[in-house]
Parts: sequence; C-alpha cells; structure tokens
Amino acid sequence: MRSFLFTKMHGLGNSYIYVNMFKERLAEEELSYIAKRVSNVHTGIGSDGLILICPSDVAPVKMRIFNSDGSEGKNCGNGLRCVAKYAYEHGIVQEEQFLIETLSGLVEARVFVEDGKVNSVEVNMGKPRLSRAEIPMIGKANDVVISEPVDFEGHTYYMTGVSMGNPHAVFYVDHIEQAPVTTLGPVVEKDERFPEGVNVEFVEVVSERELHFRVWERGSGVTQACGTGACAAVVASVLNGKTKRDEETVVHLAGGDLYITWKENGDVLMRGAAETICTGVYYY
Ligand SMILES: N[C@@H](CCC[C@H](N)C(=O)O)C(=O)O
Repeated sequence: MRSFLFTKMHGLGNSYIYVNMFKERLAEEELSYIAKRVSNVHTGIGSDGLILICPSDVAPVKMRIFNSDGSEGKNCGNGLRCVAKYAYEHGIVQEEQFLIETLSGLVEARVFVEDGKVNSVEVNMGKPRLSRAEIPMIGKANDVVISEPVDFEGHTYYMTGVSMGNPHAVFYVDHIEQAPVTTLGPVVEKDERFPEGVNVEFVEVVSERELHFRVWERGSGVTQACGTGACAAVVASVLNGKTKRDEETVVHLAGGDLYITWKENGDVLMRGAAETICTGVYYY
C-alpha cells in the first residue's frame, strides 16, 4: 500500500488536500485519480479537490490545483492564499512577499504574520482577461462579454464573462438566497459555448462597496467560496457600473468575506483568510 503526507487547509470553507511536492512523490498519471479519491467525503478525506505545492523554475513555489472530479484547473484564489501560508510557515520561503507560479502565470503573494503564523494573505491576481478568446467562449475572438443576453433552457439571462486565469460567467440576482446555483450552475458549466467549461457565479449587489456571492465551480459543484470567482465578480461589477474601479469591495461568500480591489493599473488584489485544518497520512 502506498501513502503520502497531507495537510488539509481551507480559505473561507473552500477546502483542499495540500501535498508538499518538495518532499512527496506522486505519479503524474495518478493525480486525477488521487484528487477524486481524497475529495470523497465518505471514502476519502473530504475536500473540494487536491492542491500540489511544487518546486518551480521561475518562482520559489508553484501551485497545481485539481478539482474534486479530477480535472485540472489553471488557477485558484483560495488555494493561492493557503499555498502562501504553507510556504511561509514551512520555510519554503523566508520573505513575506514572494511569487507563486500557476498554470496561468505568476502571481505575487504577501503574508500577514502574527507570532510566526500567517493569519491573512493578499494576492495580486494580475489582470483579468476579458476577450472571448481569452475566457474562452465561442464567438468573435476580440469581443468582450458584458451583460450579454444568453439563453439557457428557454430562459434569457444576462451574463458577464471574465477570465482570472480560469473562466467565469457572472450573473446578477435580486436575492442571493434565491440564486439558481444548483439548477442553472451545472447547465452553464457544461454549455457548449464554453469549450473548457466555466465557473458560474451569482451576485447580489448590496452597495457600491459590497456584494453577496454564491458559486457553482467547474469540476467541484457548489463550494463555500471561490477566490478567482469573487475577483471575477468584482471585475464584472465594475464593467457593469455597479461598483468602482480602485476601491475595495467586500464580497460576502457562503464561507466568509474577501476584500477585492480592481486597481487602476489593471491588477486585481484579493485579501482574505487562510486556515490549516489538520495533517495526516493518506493510504491508497
Ligand atoms: N476554488 C477556486 C477555483 C478552483 C478551480 C476552478 N474550479 C476551475 O476549474 O477553474 C478559487 O478559489 O479560485
């Protein structure tokens, strides 16, 4: 029987099984299978997926993220904050500001430390990508998707498309508790207009500085929080004239709050908590 050491961590209830690949060896062809296994709440550890903390040629550390269905994502906002906390607390990095490589590029993390422990993390998530080709969504490559009418199952909805290194479709609702997360979410996720699938976000605007947010994640379904999704929601809200550029917006997710600013220079800053739940040995 094989085994590896793991740490379970969460960002606002968006939990992953983290494996330190500076020390552990997992076969590339088994990663998808392992992600599905560990995520299972009954027969595994229970999580929204698997995150590998890996050596990198271009940064002190690299993140790889696998959803609970075994698919690999290109970015993960809550995962980045947890990777930053782990890297700092385990001595992979010594500085409080450092780069993390992802499959969608480099981001910069800054950890806020108290008594040697990281209690929150800010990540510069870089610039959102807005063209259909970048999201990706079918249609004219250079066009943006802002409050575009789209039909799903005989109803018209208004959708804004944003890539934060991974694809997001944002919809506005009047009451967040009535958002059709589990009904419209899976339909949009798998719609053929998104060749790589899409994460689906529902947003209620409270004020110019405050949003309620729920998510159906590509590859994981309903989760308590999605960092890239919350960034996409803030970008979409600026594009739709609901919030302001260069001003911090608080996003209330099911698992807690994120503080997000779409800076005038184009970068998106995300700040929030990262927590360690437990460590252990997983047998497979
Ligand atoms: N929970 C994440 C995003 C994880 C990946 C996503 N489901 C995808 O497939 O793109 C976050 O916090 O951003």
